[in-house]
Amino acid sequence: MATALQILRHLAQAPLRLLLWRGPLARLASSMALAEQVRQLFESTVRAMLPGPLLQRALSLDPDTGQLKVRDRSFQLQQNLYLVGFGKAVLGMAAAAEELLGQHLVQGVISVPKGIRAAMECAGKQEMLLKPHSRIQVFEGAEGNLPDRDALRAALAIRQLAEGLTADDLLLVLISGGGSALLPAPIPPVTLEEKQTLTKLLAARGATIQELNTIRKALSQLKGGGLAQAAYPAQVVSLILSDVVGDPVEVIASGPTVASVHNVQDCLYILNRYGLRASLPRSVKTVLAQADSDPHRPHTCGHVLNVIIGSNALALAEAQKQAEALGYRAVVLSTAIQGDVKSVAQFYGLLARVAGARLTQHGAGASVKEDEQLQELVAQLQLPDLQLKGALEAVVCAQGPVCLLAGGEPTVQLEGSGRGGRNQELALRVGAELGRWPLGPVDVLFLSGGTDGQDGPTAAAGAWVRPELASQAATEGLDVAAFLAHNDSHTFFCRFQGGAHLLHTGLTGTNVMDVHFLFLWPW
Ligand SMILES: Nc1ncnc2c1ncn2[C@@H]1O[C@H](COP(=O)(O)OP(=O)(O)OP(=O)(O)O)[C@@H](O)[C@H]1O
Ligand SMILES: O=C(O)[C@H](O)CO
Repeated sequence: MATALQILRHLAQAPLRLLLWRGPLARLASSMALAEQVRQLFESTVRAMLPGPLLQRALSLDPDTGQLKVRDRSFQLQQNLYLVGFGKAVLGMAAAAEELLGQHLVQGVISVPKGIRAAMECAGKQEMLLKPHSRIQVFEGAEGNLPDRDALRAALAIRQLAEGLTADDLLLVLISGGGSALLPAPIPPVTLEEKQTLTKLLAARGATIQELNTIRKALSQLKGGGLAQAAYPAQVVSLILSDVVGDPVEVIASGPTVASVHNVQDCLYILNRYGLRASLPRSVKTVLAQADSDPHRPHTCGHVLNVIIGSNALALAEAQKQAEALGYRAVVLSTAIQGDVKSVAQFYGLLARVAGARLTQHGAGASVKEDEQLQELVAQLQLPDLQLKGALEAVVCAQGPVCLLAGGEPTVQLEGSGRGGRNQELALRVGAELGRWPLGPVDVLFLSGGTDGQDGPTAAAGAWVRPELASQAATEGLDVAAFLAHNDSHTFFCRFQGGAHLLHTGLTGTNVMDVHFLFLWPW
């Protein structure tokens, strides 16, 4: 078994044309090697988004002069560098930053999720850990992605460090998703508990991350530019790993180094929308009432350079490059896939059918009706950057294997009490969609994976499926529809073919949302 796996891994790296064998047995072996190739592509895409390579790409230090270049800006380092950070991927970012700039680093404070050091140690990811004599102090907190006392202590230590800086100093701010919960500093008299309750209520009632973070900013000393203001007159460089569609710097981790443009009316509108205005605690009303007139609120962030160093778009560009090197015609469809997972799954199912028909120009392929259905679904999903026309044109010209790439974060409305995550649920749903019609002379594989390596509350990153999924599952006594009805995709994939379709990377140390790969191999 182990030898077979090794052979498969080697085969997966072979040029694509060598993997497209004919004949039933050869096709089975070919199909396994291709699946392994796709799994490896997912892993190497994630590797390209790890903090180490991203920081090395974003920063360049001249060791002789101490000149630090970030984009087109230069900063003089001479024992004047300070570092703060908050977010799920910040431990590895801080380790990479200290590795690169350690000799100039005076002091640092970071706020990272509870248990992350032990998890990284356990996974043998030494590059994600700080060295024993690091100058960076680590706080762990925000269990369950909610602000808590530990995160509050971290936020106060970060504020204190920032407030002590002078015009000669440079503050490096490391930001990634999950940063909002890890940097709570409510404006008095709002208490941590009040902020926690309001955040939970807004999230439970379906507020978007833009809405949630607008409220968080209005109630925080550090969000919405507050951290940048605390650090003034020091120069501030923020290196940001984006976990929000479109990479809006003012939304990611609630933009602590971006001046907030929202006013009280925006906040009241949001609170009203989710039925929370009438029951607001007095403290929240007080802070909101002061917000517009408060002379201490930041108005400019001219001393700040905000740089996105990692994003879903960069991850997909990397996947595209790697897929093309393997011999695929690879096209990025969208980096903003959002919406209900059921509609997103229908979209990929129809897309596979329409693209498959164009690729093979097969008479039994998609009909005009399915083309129209796909267009309707696209309109309903409102995917602002979708390159559908271009992708389908590329498919027609491809004359060989095709890989359609997309990313974002669909949503799952939980109806059952099963175990799963949005990637495994999407994959399972797409598997079911693909099995609904004959696809013509084309092999299809769909993969959905979370770049953070943890899909919902499970140990898997995601899963991959083929059109035979439902029929093969039935031979094992597994009913796909029943698992879907209970949001039990993880249990399904653990049982199906002994878990062979699950993606297992372990916590990766990065987070640039999810990636979706749709592969089509014409026979
Ligand atoms: N049984 C389930 N089946 C499908 N999805 C689930 C299930 N349980 C939880 N989820 C989904 O998992 C998500 C929460 O998991 P996760 O922490 O990976 O996402 P997140 O909070 O968006 O964090 P990140 O952006 O870091 O991935 C929610 O979107 C939730 O709907
Ligand atoms: O921390 C947050 O606010 C979210 O992860 C979005 O960046």
